Amino acid sequence: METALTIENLQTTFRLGKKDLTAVRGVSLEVKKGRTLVILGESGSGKSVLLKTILRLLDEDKTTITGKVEYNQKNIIQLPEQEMAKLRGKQIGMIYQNALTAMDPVFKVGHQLDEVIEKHISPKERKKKVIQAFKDVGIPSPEERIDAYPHELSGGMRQRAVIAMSLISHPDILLADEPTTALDVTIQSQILHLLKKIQTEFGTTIVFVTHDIGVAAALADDIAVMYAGNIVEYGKADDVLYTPNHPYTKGLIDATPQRGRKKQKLVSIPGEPPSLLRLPKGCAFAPRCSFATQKCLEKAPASANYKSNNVACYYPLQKTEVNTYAKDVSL
Ligand SMILES: Nc1ncnc2c1ncn2[C@@H]1O[C@H](COP(=O)(O)OP(=O)(O)OP(=O)(O)O)[C@@H](O)[C@H]1O
Repeated sequence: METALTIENLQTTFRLGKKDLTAVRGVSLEVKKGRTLVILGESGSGKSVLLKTILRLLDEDKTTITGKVEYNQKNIIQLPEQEMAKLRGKQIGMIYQNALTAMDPVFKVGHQLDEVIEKHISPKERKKKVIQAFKDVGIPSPEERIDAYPHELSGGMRQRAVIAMSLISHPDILLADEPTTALDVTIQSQILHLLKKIQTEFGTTIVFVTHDIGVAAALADDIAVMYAGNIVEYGKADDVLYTPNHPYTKGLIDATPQRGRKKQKLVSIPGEPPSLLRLPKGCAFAPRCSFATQKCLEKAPASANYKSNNVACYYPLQKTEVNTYAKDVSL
């Protein structure tokens, strides 16, 4: 399987006055071409910062980034900004969480899509492209909708317009930061369908960030579970969800209610995720883990291949009985 992005030991640290906060702590991942990788993690685990690091959207004066993000044989972390600007939005696109803030309220949506198209194309061709982009994402009557202002579109249509904006230049890779969180379940399902359709049509590689296991189950080919800035487990979606090897992944699944199941025993993970400003010395999950030993408290385990998954744990689970997770949204 070809690789679209290779991430190696990526680390992102914010310089906050006297303190440093490392939000991405040595992430290594392979993003496979034409597949959907879902990064699953609770709020604050560093998912958004990881995407922003890949696209170099963070204020470089206040951030230190080390490690590697290899795209087309280049480490894009070290590309001069000029070259990065050519990549951004064109070869690697991004869909943001909130469609309202992703669009400028004072300009018509068609105009905002037009802004993304390369300047040398004629106005007539540009209009055709904008209309086609609206069609691609299933916006009805695109000829009329291009003249709407963002607030005149419904939440679902607005999110489609944002997707159209990030797809208009047919990027190889689409980074999506919880783009369906603010939408109701029916619209959420339509948008996820749409992403899958786009992937099939254009062969786009998708990296999708979410805290929602149901969404991950519906959409992912591969899943990386993120905890306190680290990837603790990574593998094919079914392997991660049905036979998790990391105690945190299993905890997350067992604590998640499933729609439509009445008698489900929910077991929540004790304690809370650690503050990134006060991380424990060893494994960040150890203080909450019922399998932890002294070794876990002293030194964080490296990620290693175990059965079908990559797991950062000294004691990967052998036989897992999870609350088998049904897909919330079927695609
Ligand atoms: N620009 C910034 N400056 C300083 N700290 C930041 C900045 N952006 C994010 N952080 C911190 O980095 C950590 C990870 O945040 P991030 O937004 O990536 O989490 P997340 O997993 O995406 O959660 P959520 O789903 O709530 O957005 C948090 O502790 C957050 O406060």
